[in-house]
Amino acid sequence: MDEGKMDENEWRYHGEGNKSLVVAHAQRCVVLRFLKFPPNRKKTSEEIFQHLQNIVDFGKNVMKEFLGENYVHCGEVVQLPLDFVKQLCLKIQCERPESRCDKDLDTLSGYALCLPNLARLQTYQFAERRPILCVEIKPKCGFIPSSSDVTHELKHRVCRYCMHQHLKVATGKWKQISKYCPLDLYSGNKQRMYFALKSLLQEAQNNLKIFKNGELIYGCKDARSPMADWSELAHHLKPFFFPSNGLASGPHCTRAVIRELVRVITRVLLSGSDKGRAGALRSGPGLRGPPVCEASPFSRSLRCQGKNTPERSGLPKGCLLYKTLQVQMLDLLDIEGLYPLYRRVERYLEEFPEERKTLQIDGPYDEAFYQRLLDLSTEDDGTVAFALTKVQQYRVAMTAKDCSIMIALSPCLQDASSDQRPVVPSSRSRFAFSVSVLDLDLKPYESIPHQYKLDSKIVNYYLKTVHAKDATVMSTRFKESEDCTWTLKKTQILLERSQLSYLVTLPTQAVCQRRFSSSLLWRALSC
Ligand SMILES: O=P(O)(O)O[C@@H]1[C@@H](OP(=O)(O)O)[C@H](OP(=O)(O)O)[C@H](O)[C@H](OP(=O)(O)O)[C@H]1OP(=O)(O)O
Ligand SMILES: Nc1ncnc2c1ncn2[C@@H]1O[C@H](COP(=O)(O)OP(=O)(O)OP(=O)(O)O)[C@@H](O)[C@H]1O
Repeated sequence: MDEGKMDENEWRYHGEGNKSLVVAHAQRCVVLRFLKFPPNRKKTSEEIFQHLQNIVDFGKNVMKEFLGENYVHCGEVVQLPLDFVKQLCLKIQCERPESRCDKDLDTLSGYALCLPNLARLQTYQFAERRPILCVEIKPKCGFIPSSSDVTHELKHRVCRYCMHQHLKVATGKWKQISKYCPLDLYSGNKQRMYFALKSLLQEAQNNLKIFKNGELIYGCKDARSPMADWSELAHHLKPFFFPSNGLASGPHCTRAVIRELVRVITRVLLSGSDKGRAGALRSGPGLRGPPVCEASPFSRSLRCQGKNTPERSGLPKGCLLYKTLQVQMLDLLDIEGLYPLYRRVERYLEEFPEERKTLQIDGPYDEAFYQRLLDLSTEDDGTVAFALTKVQQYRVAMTAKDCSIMIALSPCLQDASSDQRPVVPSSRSRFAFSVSVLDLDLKPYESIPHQYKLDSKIVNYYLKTVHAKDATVMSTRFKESEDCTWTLKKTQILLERSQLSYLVTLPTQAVCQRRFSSSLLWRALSC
């Protein structure tokens, strides 16, 4: 990229999150990622450069090691003409979702990250001529904590995502509770994964986006976004999945296309042999939480059918979901166990502020930083060193809990070889694909107190509303069962007295069946 000759008209708005904004080049497969800040937050150019350089170093020295070379794209820091950045900022302003405008793009430093456009495969140089479909998933935390520091027993049964949904809907962030549960996606069980992906398609929130030839065609920006339209999505996807046949339109076609998409994405998510050192992080079996979240509608429906809970994760070890989960599990103590250790580091820093650099709180994120993350011991010897290791592991785990996975699919021509890219078949076509991770910015040390407060807010809200409601339902059922016992006894007495009263009390069978098996009832009725 020639930073000297930048023209804002060659770039268009691509997307943004809470901390950065991305613009894509119209022809070349590159994006520029700018940092965003609240309007009154002034950072020096040097600080911004260092922040971006830290992102690159963390990607190179830590995330590439854990997740594997092919999945992580670190990019490079570039310095751009300030005039270009200002014009670009003006040009894209109208395309930004209102809910993201509480922060401004940094136009003062001139620094940004230049990265491959992951929505258009990895051909860094020029846009592919073949059409490209890209699915971005933000899977969030895929395990339930088993740490003994957890104070609410509920946290051992319901995952954070499912609990957080209720708070998000209550605060108006999203309109309705999603049926998606990260534990289903990370299960490695195809049925559960299909369910998770379909749930994401029904209620995308900020967990799913679909791009066609680099343009966003599916996904919602905020609670005000219109309802997801599957038939419109199917219309976009049909040429990819049913290229040469005249599959009729209508609900049948929509379902067929969505099914194909879900199947292909599942296969891609389960594929992969890329080397990475996440295996070094595998925690002992005693440290793993339950395989299902009680709030997931999938596991609930299994329970209702009287089926056992599904088996533990069958994710293949080479796949990106597996590696991401291993990194997430660096959070061994849960925020409740971590917070006192954070306080220990804080007290030390209050006494010796100059030590912040030696402790590598703000970098450099180098090989030494990476090596210390591999110490998975949980025996607290009371030292600052132990506390620091756990704090840094927690930050890395939180980063993996908030990253996104990009899957790019490009149809293969009939007989053509896939120029060495892996290929995934669908029922009527084949796709060359690539999988990458994005948003691997290390979470700041300063966010730990916020995490601590948020965790308790999420759990308390869930306990107060959903759990309390469930408890009411349970106690109503208990009362019903007591009533039922009483009614059953009454039925027996009546039956003993007269054949006629049998007819009178027969409707109570419906009530009784909730709690008593029909054979028990039959015995009662026939005695
Ligand atoms: O805390 P969470 O789980 O709500 O995650 C935040 C995300 O919300 P989500 O739940 O995905 O809708 C949040 O996403 P949105 O801005 O809501 O799209 C950010 O990713 C935030 O990270 P950061 O503070 O920008 O580094 C995320 O904060 P971190 O907790 O990862 O720091
Ligand atoms: N290299 C890339 N190629 C293509 N699209 C990208 C790339 N990097 C980011 N994006 C797009 O830009 C969006 C915002 O980027 P990103 O997730 O990094 O922002 P963020 O502010 O750091 O996120 P968060 O809200 O999680 O903190 C992504 O959701 C994705 O759609």
